[in-house]
Amino acid sequence: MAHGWGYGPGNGPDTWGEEYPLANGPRQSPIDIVTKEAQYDPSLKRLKLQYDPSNAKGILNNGHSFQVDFVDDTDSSTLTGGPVPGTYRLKQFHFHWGGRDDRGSEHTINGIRFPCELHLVHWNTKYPSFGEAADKPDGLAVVGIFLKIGAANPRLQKVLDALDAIKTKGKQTTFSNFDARTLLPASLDYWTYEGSLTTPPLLESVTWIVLREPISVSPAQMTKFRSLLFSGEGEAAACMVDNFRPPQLLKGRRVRASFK
Ligand SMILES: COc1ccc(C[C@@]2(O)NC(=S)NC2=O)c(OC)c1
Ligand SMILES: [Zn+2]
Repeated sequence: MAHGWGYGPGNGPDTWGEEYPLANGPRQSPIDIVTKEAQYDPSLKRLKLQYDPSNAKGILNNGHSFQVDFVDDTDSSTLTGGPVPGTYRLKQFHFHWGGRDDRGSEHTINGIRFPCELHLVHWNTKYPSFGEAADKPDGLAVVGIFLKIGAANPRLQKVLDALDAIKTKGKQTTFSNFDARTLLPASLDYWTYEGSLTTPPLLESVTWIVLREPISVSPAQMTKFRSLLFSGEGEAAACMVDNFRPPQLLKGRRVRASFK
């Protein structure tokens, strides 16, 4: 049976190019953000994130990460401003993390890795749906937020408490009335560049908006992330850890900063 892509030795990021040639494309993600080379752009607008808690729908273990999905049939949870024109709707958020606290994030800052990275995924409403937007060069806008080890983050707890119900691949449960704004740091200063999805199909459709300020996560909360499994019920247990793609070549792209 052909085993799909994953993060293991036989199917990890270094093998993805065999089946997904975009892996070697001109605008791949993540990247290492070299802060001294990021150019302050005074024309960049303030990022505006307006989320309606009632849009939260469910939480799913998709076998690569877990995601919280949102109802996206109206403009009630949106991203506007920032580096993008128009209105983008919140579709889902998910995380990437490591087996130990010295790794886990996808983007890095001056070569520094964080233990975890949150992705808030939004799609451009100039297209009729997420599916239609997902392969367009201006189709998606993803806000990346680093998590750094510190005090326990109470705002993560409702998400982490739901993980026991979705331990194995394919499991999902309802997840309602969640305010994703509570996951944001105080400052919305950001770096932005043109990139891609960070898993197959690696579509080059993402305007990345990586926040400078991390949010906190405790070691015990990181242990909770690591309690999930890549594997399905009844399969040999494979711990869901190290589900991150390493930084990719910049290939001449510019990284802009919204702050001096
Ligand atoms: C076909 O549409 C897809 C497929 C995969 C992902 C997940 C991911 O690859 N993208 C980011 S960002 N992080 C990831 O892990 C996706 O997210 C928007 C959309
Ligand atoms: Zn992601």
